[in-house]
Amino acid sequence: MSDERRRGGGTGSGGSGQGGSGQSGSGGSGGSGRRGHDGRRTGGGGGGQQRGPERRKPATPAPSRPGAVQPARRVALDVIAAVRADDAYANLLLPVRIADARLSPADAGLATELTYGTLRRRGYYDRVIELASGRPIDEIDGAVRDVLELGAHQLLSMRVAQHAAVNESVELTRAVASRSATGFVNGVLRGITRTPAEEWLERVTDSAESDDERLALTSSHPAWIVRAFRRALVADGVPEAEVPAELDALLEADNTPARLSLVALPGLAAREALERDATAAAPGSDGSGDAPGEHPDALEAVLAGASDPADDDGSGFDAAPSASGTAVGDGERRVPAAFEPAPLSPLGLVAPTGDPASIPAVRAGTVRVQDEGSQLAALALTRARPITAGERWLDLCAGPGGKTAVLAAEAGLAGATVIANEPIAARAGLVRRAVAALPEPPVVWERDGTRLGRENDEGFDRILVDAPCTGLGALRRRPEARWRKTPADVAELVALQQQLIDAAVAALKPGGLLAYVTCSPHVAETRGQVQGALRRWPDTLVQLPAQDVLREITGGAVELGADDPAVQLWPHRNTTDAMFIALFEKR
Ligand SMILES: C[S@@+](CC[C@H](N)C(=O)[O-])C[C@H]1O[C@@H](n2cnc3c(N)ncnc32)[C@H](O)[C@@H]1O
Repeated sequence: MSDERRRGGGTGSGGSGQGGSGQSGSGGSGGSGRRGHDGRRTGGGGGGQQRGPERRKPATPAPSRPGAVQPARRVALDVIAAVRADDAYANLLLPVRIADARLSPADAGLATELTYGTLRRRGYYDRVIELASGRPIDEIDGAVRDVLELGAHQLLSMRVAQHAAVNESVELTRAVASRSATGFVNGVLRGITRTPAEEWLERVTDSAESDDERLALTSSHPAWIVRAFRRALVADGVPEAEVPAELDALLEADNTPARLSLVALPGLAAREALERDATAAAPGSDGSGDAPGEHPDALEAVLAGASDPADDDGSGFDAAPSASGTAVGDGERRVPAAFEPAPLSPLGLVAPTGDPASIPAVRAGTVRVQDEGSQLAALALTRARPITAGERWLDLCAGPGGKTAVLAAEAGLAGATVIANEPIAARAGLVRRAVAALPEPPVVWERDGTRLGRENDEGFDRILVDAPCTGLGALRRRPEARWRKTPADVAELVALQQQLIDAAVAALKPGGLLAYVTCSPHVAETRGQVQGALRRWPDTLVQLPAQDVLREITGGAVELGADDPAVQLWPHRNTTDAMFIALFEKR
């Protein structure tokens, strides 16, 4: 994908009003097709075959009536269309579109709920649309499908008045598709209103041909991810009888926005001070509702055109609506209401919602947005044993730098030094920004980590391999990510992860510590990699009890699964991303 697309420019499928996206039907909006529930591409051009009214569309779309559509809905549709047609990242594009449209905080919250809710639950809505229209979803034009999904979300999951949801959807259709499609949209959405939401759930459930398909549809996840989660829960020691309930809870957690989670970098910020600051500031804020994802680095990523900034970065960046603020630069930022100490991380703070950029320490870089699971992963390496002054550490896969900042802050207090490595230049830039507030920021290399072993034979005392992964553990933060991943991604990433582990083993001093971390619970990326590493390095690697280390760090508060040295965290159990953490020592 080009940088331009990633930034959200030239999406061609929403634009700011009537123009660009009018070409529904076979042209669609950008032509990259879309993926079905299983992640496969299902028809190019966002259109697929046309039937009924779609086939009779006029050459030029009917103009939309200016002001007919609420701006929040227009923004949401624009982002949803760009995600479909251009593989845009909703969490990066949405704040930009909100700022462009100068939405008020309330409208920004609405746009966020509309966008993220629709993207998350689109698997379920698509089946409802199929049942209501009698037409396979892939045969509905992409732009029309976007409007229908957005309308279905309002009708089935939000307390939006039915007439408003239907009428505005018709107006949106007028703006982005053919005149004849308006009748189709009106008919389908009115059909949806005639059946109560609970009955739709029953109808969708009844339409499934297997238990996995039922779960996939009702939880709005691809079936292969449902199966991967089930296997991961079993591997994490969940008894067979409890797996269905745990799986339901996990899938539900993926559909629930994460809280705002911050880390106070040790030596640079005290979380107690932040609690006081936020409490003092809170009365002026409404602190309620969802708001678009904004993280200073995420925005920076948009500007830098960083590769996959919102994808499998495992950084704990919060793309979740609750985790951050209102329109960028609108001068009305929402201060997070009432921080509390995070339940697990000694460095962490959580708030239900709010804009982190409203906090001076966040702007200064001494406090950062970071999932608690990511904090614990970094601390597992720094606190597995006492630090000796002069130690050299390597963060092998550092971009965008969330864990590097924690490592470097901890290292700085104890007289150790950190080198961060990130081969993608734009992401290496983000690492530099992430550590800029530190008195002695780490050096950042831009090298292929798989080659660093040979180049730095036994040069480091501690190495973090926070490996590129599917990111299946952070789906709650990335509403569209579940529809983009495929099983083929797993195979490709597993091979790379293995190479990175081997490079790290080579680069580690004898007696050195290695932390292998993923933000995915997929067994092939987690316990499978641990077993593989121990098989390949039987006389070299010893696995350490990461579970004990985490119990120590969290004061016993962390709830863990399998009786196993490695740690698997879960959103439904630990309210963290599903981070996996394994620790090794080199003999
Ligand atoms: C899971 S992310 C790391 C997240 C980061 N540790 C943080 O907390 O912000 C994995 C990173 O590995 C990088 N990567 C991909 N291929 C790599 C390679 N061959 N060597 C080193 N890093 C690589 C990706 O660009 C990505 O930035």
